[in-house]
Amino acid sequence: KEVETQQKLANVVILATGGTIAGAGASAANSATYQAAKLGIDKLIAGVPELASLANVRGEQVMQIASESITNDNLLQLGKRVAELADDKNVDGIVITHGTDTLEETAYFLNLVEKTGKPIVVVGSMRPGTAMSADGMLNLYNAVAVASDKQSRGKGVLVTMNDEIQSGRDVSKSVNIKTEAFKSAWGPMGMVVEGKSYWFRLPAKRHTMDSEFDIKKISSLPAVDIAYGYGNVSDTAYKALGQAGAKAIIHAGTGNGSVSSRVVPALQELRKNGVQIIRSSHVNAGGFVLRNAEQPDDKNDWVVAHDLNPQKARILAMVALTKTQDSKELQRIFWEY
Ligand SMILES: NC(=O)C[C@H](N)C(=O)O
Repeated sequence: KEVETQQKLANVVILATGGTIAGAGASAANSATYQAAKLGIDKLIAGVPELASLANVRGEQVMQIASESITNDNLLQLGKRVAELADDKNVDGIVITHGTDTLEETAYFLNLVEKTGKPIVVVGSMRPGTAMSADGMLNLYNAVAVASDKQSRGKGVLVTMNDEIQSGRDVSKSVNIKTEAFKSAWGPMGMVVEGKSYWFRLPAKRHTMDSEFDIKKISSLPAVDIAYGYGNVSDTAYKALGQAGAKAIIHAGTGNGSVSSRVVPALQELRKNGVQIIRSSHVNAGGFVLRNAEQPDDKNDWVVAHDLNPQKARILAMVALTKTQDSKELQRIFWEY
């Protein structure tokens, strides 16, 4: 009978990358002061024995880092391993444990480049497992529940934090001290409660199976960097990034991706020299940057990131630039993904 249930359970692989979900503090009172990326995947899985009732789970330690230190090479390494597992007929779903600082970037990257309908769920925690009311165990339980559920197929890369199922494209870390840290301007896609998923909406943007990008065809990512807009800003950072070889610069603009008159000439010059200029917004609750609003993008040959925040715009620009250097193509891609 036990063998029978085991056979019916989905096979889920957990790829561990580090983060607070693998973190440890000196005492149970240390919910904010701790070291990330301390515990190995076997210990994480052993800490949630209830996973065994959801799926046949096995773990792989892909890296062990705090996510603020993730590099493009780390993204490629993880992405390629996810693709290999997705191609394996014995794997039904993939969970990735990840630090929360750049979780939204990794989730969006995978959403763009993994050609699979199998569930891919990225998960982290805000408190280390050693803290009182640690959130990692339940977040991981929920991630495995969602990854083993057939209903999760074809919905793009998902994020399970705080009982919510979020789209990896839309979700962003919005506060750094609460367990209710991950928000999307367009709302969660569903809820996961006691191991069961409840869905409310689907993503409208192209992703995974429907994407024109494929991790198997990407061997490196171009340099794309971000510069921040604020009062009294100078063009120093923008020029330095251009000189350092950036292929695109994401302007993390004020309000509607607006650009200071002190910066505009430098950006026009950079564009003439071949650097793509992409206007996004750093407003907290989600930007909405439109072409030719605030700046004459047609005249300047600049691109707008629409609702993508600067760090997500960087991910899409890198992936898009592996295929095209044309600013109109780039803008099409920014509307579609
Ligand atoms: N909550 C966390 O996971 C934060 C940590 N700095 C990380 O991103 O790895």
